[in-house]
Amino acid sequence: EDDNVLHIGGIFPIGGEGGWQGGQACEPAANLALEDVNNRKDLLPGFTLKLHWNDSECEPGLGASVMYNLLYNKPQKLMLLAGCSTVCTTVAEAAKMWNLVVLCYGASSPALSDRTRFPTLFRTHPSATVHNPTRIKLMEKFGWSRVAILQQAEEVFISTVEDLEARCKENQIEIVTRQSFLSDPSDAVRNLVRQDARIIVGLFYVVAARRVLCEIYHQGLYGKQYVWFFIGWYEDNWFEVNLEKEGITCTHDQMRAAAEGHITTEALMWNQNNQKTISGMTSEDFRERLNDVLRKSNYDIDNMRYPEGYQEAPLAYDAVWSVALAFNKTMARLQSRGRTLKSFTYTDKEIADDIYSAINSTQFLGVSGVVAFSSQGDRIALTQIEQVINGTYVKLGYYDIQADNLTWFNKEKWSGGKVPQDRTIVRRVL
Ligand SMILES: CC1(C)CO[C@@H](CC(=O)O)CN1
Repeated sequence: EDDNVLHIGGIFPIGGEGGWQGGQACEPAANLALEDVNNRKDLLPGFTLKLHWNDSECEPGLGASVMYNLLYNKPQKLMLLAGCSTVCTTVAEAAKMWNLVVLCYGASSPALSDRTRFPTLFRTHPSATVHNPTRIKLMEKFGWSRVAILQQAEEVFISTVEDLEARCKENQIEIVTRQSFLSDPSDAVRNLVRQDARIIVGLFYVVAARRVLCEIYHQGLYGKQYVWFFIGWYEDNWFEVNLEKEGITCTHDQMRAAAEGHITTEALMWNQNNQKTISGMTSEDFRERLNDVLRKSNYDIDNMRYPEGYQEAPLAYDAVWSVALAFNKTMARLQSRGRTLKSFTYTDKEIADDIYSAINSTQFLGVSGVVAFSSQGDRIALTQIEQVINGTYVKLGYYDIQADNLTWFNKEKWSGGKVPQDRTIVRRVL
């Protein structure tokens, strides 16, 4: 019987090329969470949470038509889950017309931190700007106050750089030059050499990163006098794969030489300690369960053949928990007014506001870490810092931005035996 089912809509990027097909692991993760919350007697007693979803292929147009089909077909949905930044942007901009909260588990674009355009948006995926306070913290730690920026001309990197520039100004860090490129980085790298850039923040997708690395090898912008900041969510051996396929002229050894010593920052998406989370599982328990589900859909997990979105799977799992907890809170409030979530309609602003404030006050330990949202609906997250030492990534530390607390393991290595300078030191011979 339908009157004890609470329905939500979901949009997952599964098929198609280009963008992020993270729904491949995120949809199974969301399903695990539905199973778990529906097995909890203390959550939404007497009700079952049901997810109706379809594939967006990370295409905003297809995502919009999936949303319309979810909204114009019964049963009535209470909120929407979405993935890619482009789809989340389209869905979140429209959803307010149906008084629906949108919860994005795979959207990193800084443009989404905008309550004017997206009044009902929340995301368990941190914004790409979450790297910036960490980059500033490291510059201060190593005494670098003169840095350069090299970025690919993509919306997500353009808005991330704008945030980074503002933070550099606030912290008296000079940006000696900001170079951008579409697909060929050679001119941009030449300008970095000309400006004697030493500490460079690089923002690009992984294919462009391989082209940058080979270019900095050819132009000698690597080694003991330089420090590169790269994005940390590329696959671990990213600088040694696909060289022939992508027309990279450098050898493996040259790529390794150029990559040696670079620093990466990334948002933590898997809870790091062995604490039991709200589901009763640790994040490693969750990994085991997810791996079992993925093996059953023929992913060769034991040979590291992961579906796309594996890294972000905890964000989708925790998104469903956020919904269940918010609905649970809202149910209790409505009952005191003699109403239930079943009476929600797309024109019911009052219940929509109840759901919004319940989501807004989310705070629990999930498999992706503490789940809480900023006033813009952004995920509050820890970041992780690594460095390539002898060709492999070594964890250097973690940064808690809210607490301004840097946990440091003192593992960093500088090939010149000391921290590289951010400029040429002119010694005055007296
Ligand atoms: C860390 C990454 C790969 C950043 O892009 C996200 C996808 C998007 O923002 O569209 C998924 N997670």
